[in-house]
Amino acid sequence: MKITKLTTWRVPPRWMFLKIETDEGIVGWGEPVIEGRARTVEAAVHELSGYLIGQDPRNINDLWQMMYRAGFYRGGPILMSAIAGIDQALWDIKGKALGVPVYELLGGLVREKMKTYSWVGGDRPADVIADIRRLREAGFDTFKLNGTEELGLLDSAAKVDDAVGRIAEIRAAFGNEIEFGIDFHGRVSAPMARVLLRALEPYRPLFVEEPVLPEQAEHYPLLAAQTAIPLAAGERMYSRYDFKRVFAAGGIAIIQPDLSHAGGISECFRIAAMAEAHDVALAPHCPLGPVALAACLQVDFVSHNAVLQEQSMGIHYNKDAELLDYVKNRDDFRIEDGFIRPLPKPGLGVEVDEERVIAASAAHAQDWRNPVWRHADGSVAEW
Ligand SMILES: O=C(O)C(=O)C[C@@H](O)[C@H](O)CO
Ligand SMILES: [Mg+2]
Repeated sequence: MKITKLTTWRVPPRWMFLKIETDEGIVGWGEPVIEGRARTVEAAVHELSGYLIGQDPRNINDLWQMMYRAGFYRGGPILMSAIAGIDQALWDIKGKALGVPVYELLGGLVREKMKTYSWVGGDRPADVIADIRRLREAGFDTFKLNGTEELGLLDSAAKVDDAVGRIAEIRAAFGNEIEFGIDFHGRVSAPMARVLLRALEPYRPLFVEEPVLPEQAEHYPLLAAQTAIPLAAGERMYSRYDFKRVFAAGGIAIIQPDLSHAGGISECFRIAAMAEAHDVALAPHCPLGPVALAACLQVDFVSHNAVLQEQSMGIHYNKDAELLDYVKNRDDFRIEDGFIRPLPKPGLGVEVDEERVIAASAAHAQDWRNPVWRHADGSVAEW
């Protein structure tokens, strides 16, 4: 079997789909994208296609190493997202060629169902109580919200009280009937993370995510030493080589690699195993589309330390398109009481509605960009 063509489509809300075709008619789908830099990743995918055309798509390990090591400069969000989407499509092809889901190729299921969680609130987490009530009626009991709005390197007691007050309201309204993660989203400096973690302790969040920016990772063990709140990170780490330093330093209890940013199924499967060796839980990051989610689930169902799966149904980014809008086998993605079952179809288990993808891409008005926030003094704030 030989790879004959790679085609990419940028589509609303902010995703990109990759289709890899072969000379035997089997096609694979991937979702290579960095939110806000879709065109850059698209260029990287087509640059890498030179290593792929004419090659056997079933030789995933060798193609992965070729894509990673053939370039003198490697790693980082753009290249690893391009490799991720290509890797997803290669696994999709291999599974379809053998007539089995990818999780069978990775050794089979370790669980019958996977716990998922839903976002509440938005970029500016205002009234999350109503969101939680609505999603609880849909069967969810685990949620995630942003912890703060803009926050200065050193900020006020009022800002801290605002952030903590929102969490206190959630606990007051729902007690311990729900769990929730708080995403600091890299908005919080190391000094303010110490202040916030201490103030949030009494409300026992399930985790605090990206407690500081990934470039401040040396603070993870220091922050973990002062709090019982499990710390989570990973969406802005892109390979085993990024994660190995975090495992060695300690402090992170939950890793959140993104299957569309960290080298795909091949790399995230290896990262998950590294995490298990350090008694670290796996909770793949996935605010993206259905192919990315399908890739996450293939790793979740073969990883003993997988505990939670993010999915983007109803997320505040999904304007103009929702999680399953480009999917034909929507029933396979049904979430019951917050749990999702293994995707039954061969490959990644997602049947992409190609016509809908092409139409949406053609009508695609503008590229998604995250907002640029500024502090009151006019300086750039972390979004
Ligand atoms: O889902 C999360 O945990 C996020 O922090 C959302 C963020 O990753 C955006 O997708 C960036 O555009
Ligand atoms: Mg996050």
